[in-house]
Amino acid sequence: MSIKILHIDSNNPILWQQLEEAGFENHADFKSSKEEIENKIQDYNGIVIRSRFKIDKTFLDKAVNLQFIARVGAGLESIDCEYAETKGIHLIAAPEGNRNAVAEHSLGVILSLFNNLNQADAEIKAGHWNRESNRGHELDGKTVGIIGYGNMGKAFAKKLRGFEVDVIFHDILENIGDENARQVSLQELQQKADVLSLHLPWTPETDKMVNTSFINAFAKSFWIVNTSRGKNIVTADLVEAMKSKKILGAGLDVLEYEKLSFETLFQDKNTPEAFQYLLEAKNVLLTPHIAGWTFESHERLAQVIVDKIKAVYSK
Ligand SMILES: NC(=O)C1=CN([C@@H]2O[C@H](COP(=O)(O)OP(=O)(O)OC[C@H]3O[C@@H](n4cnc5c(N)ncnc54)[C@H](OP(=O)(O)O)[C@@H]3O)[C@@H](O)[C@H]2O)C=CC1
Ligand SMILES: O=C(O)C(=O)CO
Repeated sequence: MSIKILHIDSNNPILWQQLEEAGFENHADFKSSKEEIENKIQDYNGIVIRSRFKIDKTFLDKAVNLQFIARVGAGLESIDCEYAETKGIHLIAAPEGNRNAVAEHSLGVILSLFNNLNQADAEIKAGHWNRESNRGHELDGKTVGIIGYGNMGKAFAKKLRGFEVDVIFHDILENIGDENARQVSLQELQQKADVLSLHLPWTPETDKMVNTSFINAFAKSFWIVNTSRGKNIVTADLVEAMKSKKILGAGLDVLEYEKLSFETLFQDKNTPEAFQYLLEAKNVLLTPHIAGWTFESHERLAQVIVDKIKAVYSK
């Protein structure tokens, strides 16, 4: 009997093609609401998702024939993983597909912030030749602190190898240091880091982790890069720290406000004060959740998902 897979988001075409070639039965529904999909999910053995909606208990209770959930990405916070596992459903993610993209993006953001690239570019295009206010910093001799040393954190540390920097990291898992970074306590990281790069999942423990008391525990003023999840930072606290120069610059690929409609967010009365600050500050680099979003990762993510789905059925 063929294995029926429902795709609810569009992906690189190789995902569909290779599953078809391997004998899986593909079905697409990119439009129906979560409720509509819930009402037919009993007909499928697998679902391939990006981020369209949450796969919660209600959904899983209706998915009586589901054998796997494949997320074409790394983070699984939109899936009730614990509950899915109680039902014996395989959870598939593809961090191998976008970790290089996230690592290169993080490095690019740091180099851009250190050298005021976005600011200098905007100024020169507006007709201003400002050299002194765009004097930069060098990474050489700095300490880069990574929090979360999994796929993304490790890939980022590897990219830093060519720089004369001390790379340290903090993670809840113990003894996971490697040749690219030294594991330290959170306190030591806060004592030493000049740059903080977040590579954590979003969980109840990491939610709002970067708040005023967390920031004030840093011994030095520092730069921050967040490619993890927006809600790991309290934006209002970050902005206060930028105003007092405790934070020297911020590169934010993910935003606390990300799931709000941008049209709504940009209406005067709806724009949170902290967001308005981020929009105007020259030492803030904002990107629309694109750290892992490259042409190369688009294909690699699809390939990883295909390989992992096949592996489920080859056991
Ligand atoms: N902006 C973008 O385009 C992208 C963003 N991401 C984000 O990056 C995140 C990280 O991805 P990935 O590296 O694959 O995840 P991993 O699970 O491989 O690594 C995260 C690490 O952080 C650890 N951790 C969890 N909670 C804490 C905590 N409270 N304090 C310290 N360490 C903690 C984890 O430990 P444990 O395993 O025990 O939980 C794990 O070792 C994703 O969840 C996603 O949010 C990923 C890809 C693209
Ligand atoms: O892979 C992830 O978790 C991302 O954030 C990009 O989808």
